[in-house]
Amino acid sequence: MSRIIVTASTRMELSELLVATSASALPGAGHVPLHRAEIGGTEILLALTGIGKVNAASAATLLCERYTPDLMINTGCGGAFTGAGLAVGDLAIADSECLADEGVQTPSGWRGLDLIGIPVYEGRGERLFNRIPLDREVARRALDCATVSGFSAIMGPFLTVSTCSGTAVQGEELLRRFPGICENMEGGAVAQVALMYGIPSLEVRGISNMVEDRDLSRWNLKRAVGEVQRFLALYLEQAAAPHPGPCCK
Ligand SMILES: O=C(O)c1cccc(C(=O)CC[C@H]2O[C@@H](n3cnc4c(=O)[nH]cnc43)[C@H](O)[C@@H]2O)c1
Repeated sequence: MSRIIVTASTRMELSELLVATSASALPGAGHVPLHRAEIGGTEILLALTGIGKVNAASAATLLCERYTPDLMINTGCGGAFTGAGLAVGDLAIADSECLADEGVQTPSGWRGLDLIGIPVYEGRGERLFNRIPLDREVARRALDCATVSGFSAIMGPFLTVSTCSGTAVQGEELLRRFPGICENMEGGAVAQVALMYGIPSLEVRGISNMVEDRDLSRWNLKRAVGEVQRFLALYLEQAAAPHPGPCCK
């Protein structure tokens, strides 16, 4: 039986998927609250990681070790960078992730881990400093699936940060470091762990806010998590079907 694991940092980012897949609690995953569903002979595990890179990496490691999934999907909400073509309620699909605040603050500005010369990952002929590649084919198929299903979605590079950017100036600073369409706090960690285990991974987020001067009245978490879970319910149905639909061809 093939197995897909979906991770999110908070309960609200999984709650609609739990209902849509009729998932039931699965004990035995240590500190990671886990639910299990089955769609067309594929096992779907839905895991709550907690916020931030440490929680996400710890949960992803436990899940890869214990359940060896065929695909890891990281989901939730995220902030869109101005000019990326995204609005609140849209979907963002990652073609790569980036640990965007791991580096060095020098007198002449911020520099990435390449300045230190110590990669976060070394293997399979690659030395990765900040940028973590994701499976582009899986991402492209997810984008096609979203687009044909009527979602407003864009694919591009994601940035993972420890400090949520609450100013437009900080957003501009991050974009000077790396290209990006969407900011979040867990994706780079899940992508790095999946890469270490050789497991393909996909990251899809609903846009809850723009990366701008913090104004919670302009955020819409409910809409963002609603849209992305509605999409993932459809994606999982197609990915798990005995004769995979357009998401998976
Ligand atoms: O600033 C607040 O008061 C506030 C209230 C509710 C939620 C938040 C979040 O920052 C949610 C963090 C959560 O969602 C992801 N996320 C969503 N938007 C962003 C963002 O602009 N930058 C970074 N992360 C974001 C993140 O992955 C967390 O899991 C704040």
